[in-house]
Amino acid sequence: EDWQDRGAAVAVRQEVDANGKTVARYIKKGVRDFSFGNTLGEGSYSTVVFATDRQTLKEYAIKILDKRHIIKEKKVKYVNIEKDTLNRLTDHPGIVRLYYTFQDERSLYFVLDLCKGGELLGVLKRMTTFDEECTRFYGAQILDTIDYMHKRGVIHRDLKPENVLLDHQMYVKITDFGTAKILKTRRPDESQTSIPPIDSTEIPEEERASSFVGTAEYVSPELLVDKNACKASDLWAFGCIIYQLLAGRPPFKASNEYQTFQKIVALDYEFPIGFPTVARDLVERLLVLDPARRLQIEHIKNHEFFDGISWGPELWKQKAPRLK
Ligand SMILES: O=C(O)C[C@H](Cc1nc2cc(Cl)cc(Cl)c2[nH]1)c1ccc(Cl)cc1
Repeated sequence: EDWQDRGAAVAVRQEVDANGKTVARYIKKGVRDFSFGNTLGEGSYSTVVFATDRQTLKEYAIKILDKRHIIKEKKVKYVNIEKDTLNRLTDHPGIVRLYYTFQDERSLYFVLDLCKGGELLGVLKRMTTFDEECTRFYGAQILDTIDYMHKRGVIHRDLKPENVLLDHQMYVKITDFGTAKILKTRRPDESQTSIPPIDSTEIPEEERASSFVGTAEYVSPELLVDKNACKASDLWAFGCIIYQLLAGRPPFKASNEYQTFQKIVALDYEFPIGFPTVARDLVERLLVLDPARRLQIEHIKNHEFFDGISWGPELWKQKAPRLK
């Protein structure tokens, strides 16, 4: 048994050993502890399956990855990043929760929250567009979750409506952290050079994310121009999501990826007639080419579009607005 994987052994049982000493026994879950049901989704590197814990009858979504495929496609790094990131982002309602990880000879298993509301993209497609009240609520829950991630030094890098799941209360659960970037925390004693880096070569490796590119429609210009993603890159994607909820389509969409990229770097998009004015002001302050001039989270929270939202625990207690 691989006992090192403490991150997954969340279940602990008290036992008395041979000398009468009380010891903590970590319970490692395995395939045999679950009964598997229908397939919920297929990714290029994973299959998500409905499963029930045989002892507790609790329901989960289990993400299964084929080891050979992961190795062949050189995705081992991404799988371990997903595990490490999810093990780091454990106490926020807007992050899909990782309960256990385990493996057998063929596969790797992530035991995750079951999100019965499906993907935000699917809900949006059925609605065509969201009204302002729904956009405000879902935008606020997504932003609150991005704030939590960034405060823990995690950049998602592939935020999009497919990666925003909804649980049984129709609350947001952000998923798919395989392409996240964990910023190494600077040692407090390290003298912070006050002079900003001249170009990306001067940005320390941990700040400069590798050459991963997200999904075309939501990729930030800085990622296309000089290969670095930063926290502001998630806020560019956030701006695209707000636009898409109200307009029913993303701001930058062309017939192929290359043309989509050209529209992004040229900031070539327009608002449909009737796009709400206050929301338009917010989107215009997020879809800014220079990441340093893009609205930051605190300013977004204070933007007029979010008037009426009480940030913090209240946001995760109120009823989700009926999707109309
Ligand atoms: O047990 C742990 O915590 C660490 C392992 C690390 C790990 N073992 C692997 C074996 C293979 Cl073949 C591929 C990957 Cl990506 C692998 N990642 C692991 C197991 C399961 C899951 Cl879902 C992720 C990582």
